[in-house]
Amino acid sequence: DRSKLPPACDSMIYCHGPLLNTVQMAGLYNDSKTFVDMKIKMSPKITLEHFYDMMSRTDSNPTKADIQEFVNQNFDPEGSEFEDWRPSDWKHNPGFLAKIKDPLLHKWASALNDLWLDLGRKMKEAVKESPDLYSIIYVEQPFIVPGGRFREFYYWDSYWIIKGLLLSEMRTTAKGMVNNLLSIVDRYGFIPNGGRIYYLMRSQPPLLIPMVQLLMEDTDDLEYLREHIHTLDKEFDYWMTNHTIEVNHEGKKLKMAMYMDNSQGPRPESYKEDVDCARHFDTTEKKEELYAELKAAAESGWDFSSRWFILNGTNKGNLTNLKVRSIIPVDLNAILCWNAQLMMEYHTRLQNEEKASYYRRIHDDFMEAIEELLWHEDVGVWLDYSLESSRRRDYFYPSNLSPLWAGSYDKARKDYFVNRVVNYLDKVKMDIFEGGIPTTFEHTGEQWDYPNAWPPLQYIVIMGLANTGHPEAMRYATELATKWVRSNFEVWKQKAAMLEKYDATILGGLGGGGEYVVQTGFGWSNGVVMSLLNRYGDVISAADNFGTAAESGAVYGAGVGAGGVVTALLVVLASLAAGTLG
Ligand SMILES: OC[C@H]1O[C@H](O[C@H]2O[C@H](CO)[C@@H](O)[C@H](O)[C@H]2O)[C@H](O)[C@@H](O)[C@@H]1O
Repeated sequence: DRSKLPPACDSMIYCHGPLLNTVQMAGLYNDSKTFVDMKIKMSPKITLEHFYDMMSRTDSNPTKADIQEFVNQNFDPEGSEFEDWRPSDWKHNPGFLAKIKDPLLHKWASALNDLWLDLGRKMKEAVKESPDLYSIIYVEQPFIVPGGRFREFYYWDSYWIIKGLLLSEMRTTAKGMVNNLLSIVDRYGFIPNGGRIYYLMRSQPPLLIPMVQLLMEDTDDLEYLREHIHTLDKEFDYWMTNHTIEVNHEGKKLKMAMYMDNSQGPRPESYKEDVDCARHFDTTEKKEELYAELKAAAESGWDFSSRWFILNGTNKGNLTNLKVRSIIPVDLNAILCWNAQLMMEYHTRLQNEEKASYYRRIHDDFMEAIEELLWHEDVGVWLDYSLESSRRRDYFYPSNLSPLWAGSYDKARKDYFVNRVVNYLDKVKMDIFEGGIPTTFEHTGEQWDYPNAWPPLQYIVIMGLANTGHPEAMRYATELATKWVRSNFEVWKQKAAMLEKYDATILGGLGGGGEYVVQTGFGWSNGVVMSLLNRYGDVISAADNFGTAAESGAVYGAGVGAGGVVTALLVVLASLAAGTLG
């Protein structure tokens, strides 16, 4: 019975209860997240008293104006938790810029370096003194936010933000962000989806251990590793304890990881959206099941996507068909396998032999399970697995290639895996997309679906291919990196902004769809472009051989232009070729 589970957090202002329900269902703001990010002016107790006064004054039937007045009188605007902050480690001309040959791209990368100044946040002392007045989770060190409505840290976004910060030589800020996350693991036992109390019952793709590796690659501070290794043990243990199940497959029991949820109620930050969606179900139990699916999808980072739809064994449907908790995802398993490998290496360096062998065993088990259950020789790639049908889900997702990035495959047979994967990319006609790698081939209107292209997914595929050292894979990586950089640059030329997501079908196309408008800023987008320019800055130019990128048929704006229509037709052909249309 899910209604007995705890709510997202204890707060009767920010996480559950009649006040939250009344304000969020009134739809006062275009974005439901606005309200739960506001600061209360007085204590939670007094705020609740004022709420009940308002309810009794209005016979428990307040108008929208009554509710707005209550909010105006009792809450300060969103963003009240921060003070002005300029990162002391920011520098004008970090070394990586010198690697970028094209003068236009060089200038752009320098502007991206400036963006850290806009995206840096430091919390006021007042938050530490009166945490009850805020939904933000207090952390000591200043940090970089994604941007726009995302005014707090996000777990998996932080990986690419830290990559970018290290290229900008902002070592103190990068380390401060990792220290914040470590302190959160010490306090809560895991890292929530983002730095708000309403995210406290779910996490996001586990990249803290790889973030520490980024710091180690930069400074190789063994004492730092020694100081924090127990916290990393704790983070890894959280995933193994709360997010794994046993799958019986061909006589073997395989331990696999998946996204889950153990709380009740709608997401506080998207409360109305979730309640409205749950109207399709008639019982509290079914509604709670839907809420759990929505929260598990948010935990995956892919909120929302046809990747998690199961309808009659296919990926068709809508949010009411979410079945995240019935799908074994390739990326999570690949990332945990990589985590285990890193933990084994860390403990070896710290001479903790026993711990090192403990992680070696876990790593080897993941390697075996990933190959047994998720690798498919005939398709030439890893695929998610449905627990409902005990069958693979043969659909294109960039995450299908994540084991290459995470190194979660048998390197002794590298040629075999890489040849098959390159063949898969040819088969799905990855070269037809002008603006990057699409998230899926399903056009559902959800943000983690076609035609959107997300920065972390580009990075995972490009680096996965590039790091193999295999010529064909490296050629693909360079081509995909070039498209991504050029497309982001085209948008930059139009809007002087970096977006959270783009359109894979249009060079310079904006991302869209989902439950909020496309956001600018943008932490991981900046980090990914910086990383690609760092690696490919000597070969990528803003213009192709035939003239400027803009002259070669770019279409701007959120709408689908002629290029988009042609690509949409091509994608159907690609899906047919790959056997992925239902
Ligand atoms: O408010 C809706 C959802 O917003 C977040 O998800 C999206 O933004 C995150 C920050 O860039 C990103 O990490 C995630 O992959 C995006 O889908 C949030 O993470 C969700 O939990 C939230 O419900």
